[in-house]
Amino acid sequence: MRQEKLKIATRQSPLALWQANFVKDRLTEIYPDLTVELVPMITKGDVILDTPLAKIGGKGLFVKELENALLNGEADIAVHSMKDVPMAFPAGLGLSVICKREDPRDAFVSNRYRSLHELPPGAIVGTSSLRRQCQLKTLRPDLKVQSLRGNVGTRLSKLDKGDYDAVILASAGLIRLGMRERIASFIETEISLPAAGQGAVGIECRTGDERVQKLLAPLADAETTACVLAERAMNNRLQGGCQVPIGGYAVLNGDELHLRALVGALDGSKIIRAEGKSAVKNAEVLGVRIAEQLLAQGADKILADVYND
Ligand SMILES: NCc1[nH]cc(CCC(=O)O)c1CC(=O)O
Repeated sequence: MRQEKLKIATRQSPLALWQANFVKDRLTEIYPDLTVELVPMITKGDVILDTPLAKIGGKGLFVKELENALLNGEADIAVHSMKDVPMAFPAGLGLSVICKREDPRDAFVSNRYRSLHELPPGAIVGTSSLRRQCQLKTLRPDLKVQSLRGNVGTRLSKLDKGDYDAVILASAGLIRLGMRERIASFIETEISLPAAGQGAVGIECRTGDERVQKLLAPLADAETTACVLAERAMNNRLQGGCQVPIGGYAVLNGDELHLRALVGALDGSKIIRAEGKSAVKNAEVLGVRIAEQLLAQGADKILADVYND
């Protein structure tokens, strides 16, 4: 019998490799006879490191090369952080499964202070996320927010060099990389609403590839899928790429989804919030409805200002 094979296209950052290996391990656990191979690649987002992502403006900066590999058959699946995955897929590709979410919260990381509240007036906080920036500025208008890019290790070494008093990162990335002890405190979602899809890993593949889709099916997590679908529908209705001051986070209570979302002005001068509930099966309808509530309150004006800036 011919040995079954599956190739995973992945970025080469430690976190991307962790996620690809996580999927590989799950698959080989379920299918001991399957040979799973990683195909490491470099994306545009990995190369341009000194420009805030919002200014580069490319949607899917971290996924395009991986998608090309799927389309030309160099690989069968691509493993992504859901937060970096655009809504629209190229013809012939689609999201196949969303795996169980890691802690969705943002993490406060500092060598000197235990929490945002402990930071002295005027402290320098590193983040390149517009979403984190606007929420930080709302809570603490005195803080100086400075750009911070690079993969998780690079960001931590910039903190350790003393360039910042604290940095904000996704908890999920730190936990997955075995660096949970670097988290001084978890920032509750009431203070910093996460990005749509934060903490969840998704797998993209060719829409017509039934063999691969069948292999992937057991990796799907129903609860995470419902939550992330609602969050992404909200983001999509706002035309938000991944680099916008939009937060969205859903939880499931029994059969009821609860979605909270916000759009913020970068200087923290204004944050628009909306929330709502629905049955799980209406996850995407809920996302659109919450987005429309944000728009009705003037979210479009704030987002237009961000894009024109
Ligand atoms: N934008 C980069 C990115 N994409 C996914 C994660 C972390 C892990 C996750 O959210 O799944 C990060 C780093 C960060 O925001 O600190």
